[in-house]
Amino acid sequence: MNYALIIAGGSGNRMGQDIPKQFMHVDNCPIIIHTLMAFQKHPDIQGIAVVCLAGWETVLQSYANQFNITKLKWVFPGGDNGQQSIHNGIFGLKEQGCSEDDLVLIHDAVRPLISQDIISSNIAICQKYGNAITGIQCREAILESADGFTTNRSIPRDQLIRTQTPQTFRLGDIIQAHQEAIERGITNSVASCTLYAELGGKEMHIVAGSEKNIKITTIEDLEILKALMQIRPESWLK
Ligand SMILES: Nc1ccn([C@@H]2O[C@H](COP(=O)(O)OP(=O)(O)OP(=O)(O)O)[C@@H](O)[C@H]2O)c(=O)n1
Ligand SMILES: C[C@](O)(CO)[C@H](O)COP(=O)(O)O
Repeated sequence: MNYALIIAGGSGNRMGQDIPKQFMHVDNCPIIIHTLMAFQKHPDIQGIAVVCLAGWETVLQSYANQFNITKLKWVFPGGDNGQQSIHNGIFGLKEQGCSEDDLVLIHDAVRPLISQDIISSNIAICQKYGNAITGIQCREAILESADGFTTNRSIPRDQLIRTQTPQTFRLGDIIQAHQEAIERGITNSVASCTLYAELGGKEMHIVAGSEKNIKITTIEDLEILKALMQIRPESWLK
C-alpha cells in the first residue's frame, strides 16, 4: 500500500496571518485541500493521513467532507517541529496497523501544486531503490555568508540539489531512522532527507521535482501561487 502523510502541524509564523497558512483559501479552496486533492486523485495512493495543528482537526475534517477527500483515513496530532510532526505521523500509521513494507509519501501541506507525475516518480523510485527524495538542480550562483550581508565565498552549484517534498520511504525504514535519531539526540532536523543525511550511511535517491511545486512560506509565495493557479493548464498537474 502507498500512503500520503501530509504534515500540517505548523502555525505559519512567517506568513504573519491570523490563521495557519495551510487553511488560507486560494481559488475558493483551502491550500491544504488543494494538496489533498492531488493525492486523492492519484490512482496509486490508497490512503491519506494528516498531521494537524492542535485545534484545527474539526476544521480539517469539515473541509475534507466538503471537498470529498474520501481517502483521508487518519488525523494525528502535530509536534513542536517538523521532525516531531513526522514522528507522530509515522508512529501513528504503525499503530493503525500499516505494514513496515508500506510506502509513505511525506509531503508538506503547503505545497499545493504537487503533480501526479512527481507522486508517480516517488512511488516508482522508492519501490526500486528503497527511498525517493524530490529535488531540483540548483540553477543560481550560490554564496555563503555568516551575517547575511558580507561574503567572499561561493559554493559550486553543480552538485547542489534543492529539496522539495514528497520524500518517500518504506514505513519500517523511516520509523527506524526516527528511533535512531532520538537515541542520538537529533530532534530538530529540517526534513526527512536531512535527518537521513545527519544519521549518515543512508543513501538517498533523487527524483525530479518542479519549480511549480512551490512551498508557501511567505505572502510573496502566496502571490506566486495565485498567479500560477490563474494560468495553470491542467497538464501541469498531471
Ligand atoms: N511543527 C510543525 C512545523 C511545520 N509543519 C509542517 O511542515 C510544512 C513545512 O513547514 P513550514 O513551511 O516551515 O511551516 P510552518 O512551521 O507553519 O511555518 P513557519 O516556520 O513560518 O511558522 C508545513 O506544511 C507545516 O505545516 C508541521 O507539520 N509541524
Ligand atoms: C521539507 C522541505 O519542504 C524540503 O524543501 C523543507 O525543508 C521545509 O523547510 P521548513 O524549514 O520547514 O520551511
